[in-house]
Amino acid sequence: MRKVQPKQNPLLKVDQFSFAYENINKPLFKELNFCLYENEVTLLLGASGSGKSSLALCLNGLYPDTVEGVTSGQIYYEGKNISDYPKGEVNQQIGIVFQDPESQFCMITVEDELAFTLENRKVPTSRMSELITEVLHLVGMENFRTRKIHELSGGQKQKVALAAVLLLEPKLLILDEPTANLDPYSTLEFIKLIERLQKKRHFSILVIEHQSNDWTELINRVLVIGQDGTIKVDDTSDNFFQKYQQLLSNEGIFQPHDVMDIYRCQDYGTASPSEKGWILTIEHLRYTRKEQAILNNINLKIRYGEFIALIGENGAGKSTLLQLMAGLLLPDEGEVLFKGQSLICWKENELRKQMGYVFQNPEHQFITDTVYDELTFAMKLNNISKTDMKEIASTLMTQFHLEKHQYDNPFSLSGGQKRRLSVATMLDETPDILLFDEPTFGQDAKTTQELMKMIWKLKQNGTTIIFVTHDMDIVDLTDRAMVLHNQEVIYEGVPETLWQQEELLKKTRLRPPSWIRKNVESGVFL
Ligand SMILES: Nc1ncnc2c1ncn2[C@@H]1O[C@H](COP(=O)(O)OP(=O)(O)OP(=O)(O)O)[C@@H](O)[C@H]1O
Ligand SMILES: Nc1ncnc2c1ncn2[C@@H]1O[C@H](COP(=O)(O)OP(=O)(O)OP(=O)(O)O)[C@@H](O)[C@H]1O
Repeated sequence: MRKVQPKQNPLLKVDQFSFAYENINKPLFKELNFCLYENEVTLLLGASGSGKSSLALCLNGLYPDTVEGVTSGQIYYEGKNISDYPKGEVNQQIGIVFQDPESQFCMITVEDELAFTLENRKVPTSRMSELITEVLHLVGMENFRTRKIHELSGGQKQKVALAAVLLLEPKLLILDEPTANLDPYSTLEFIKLIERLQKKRHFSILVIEHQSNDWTELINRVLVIGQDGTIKVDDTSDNFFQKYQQLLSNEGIFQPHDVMDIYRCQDYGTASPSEKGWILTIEHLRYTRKEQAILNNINLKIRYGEFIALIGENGAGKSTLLQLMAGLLLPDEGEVLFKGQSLICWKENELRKQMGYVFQNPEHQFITDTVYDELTFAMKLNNISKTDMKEIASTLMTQFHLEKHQYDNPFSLSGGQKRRLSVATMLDETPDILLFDEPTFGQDAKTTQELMKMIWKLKQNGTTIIFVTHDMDIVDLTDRAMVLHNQEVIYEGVPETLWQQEELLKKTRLRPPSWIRKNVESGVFL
């Protein structure tokens, strides 16, 4: 980890600060006391749902003004109580890259979004174009300037969100799981970019990440927020992970390089794909958007019971292909056969019973007002008895640690909880095939492990599973990886062979899993 610096002035001082959402009688966090210092990089760790994102929103003054919540205690920014600043001023100096970048955008196109930020900073119009060009270059999005934001891939949106916050030139930059949707190479580039900018501009950073491996060189200090809403640790980064190993494990927090152990330490057992043949076949598929080919000449066959990883760089077309596999999009040419029959011949309700789909953004999936209704929605349509419905929903809520949130609105859940709910809604009955778009992002160590155990159980019972993921440690557990690049599948085979293909990994912006990276001399792989 980075050398600890001599203490600077506190930029932000949190003094006996407590916060509660108004509809919940228990405070989320209680009497917090800590400081964020000038020119320091602080890592905030905590289990999913412990309150990290809510705390970030309190620190930059958006809460409690924009939410029904109650606070006590004070937060001082540069020595002055943040509630004494004129409205909007603190949000400009403490910039946040939100966990869900979509929640951050106000305008339609990339360029307008960035210009809007500059307008808020009162930058003269004559300088805007140059600043936008510069920041888009920094985040590698120069070719997307005139694009509509809602037409970008998940990772591309995240890069635009960062660009907008960088234009604010904040004194404190809060990054809430900023790399969750980035491909492995972009994640490293992002961290290197932040490191370069921080050295140049000397701003302070608070970074919230579940898997902090790649950040360790940059971190000066670490805060741990416990599941009971108190600060468990506020310490320098020296030997941090060795020193607090037991506490981190009790709190369910990932520790560097334990990712593989988390996935592997359980006895998942083995489950081989069945010999029944192909559950899904794709023939000569072509898909275009606005006359631009996104996918071309895709031919794939997936066996009953196979566990497949669909991988590739941001914007490669993974989500698009997954939606084509599910019949949510229709190809321009070619076809997708499910159990030997073209998707267009399937009755919609029959298809949905046999095929589960988890969207990249869980919010795109929610249609009811409570967690319970969300879990039982499909069961009601399928005329499951009330008693069975209750029992299944209750088991799912326990398995996915949502039991305390039965009556909560799905949109008010934490990022990780939303993701778990979106997965749970697909497991009310066991479909024959499950298509997941990034099912594990935003989870802590404990919930990731539990989720993987559940996936494995489904696989053992014969369910075919397809994962779109940027997590190479998960790819390593699958039967087969398929790599998308330049509109085509350029690799299809077991992960072990993929990891040996250095050139292909570089070209497709992938990295080998952590156990290989740990064993390889530094510098061989990015
Ligand atoms: N509605 C849309 N209209 C036009 N282009 C789109 C639309 N949605 C996505 N695209 C473009 O299609 C390409 C593939 O997008 P897709 O979301 O499938 O990529 P992805 O591989 O899942 O990316 P990521 O890893 O960033 O989530 C991207 O270049 C994206 O900009
Ligand atoms: N607007 C809201 N109204 C009521 N409760 C909320 C609201 N937003 C968040 N919560 C609750 O506050 C708790 C903490 O959520 P928060 O998003 O701060 O957690 P987190 O530590 O960032 O989690 P994750 O790692 O999963 O993103 C959760 O139990 C969540 O359900």
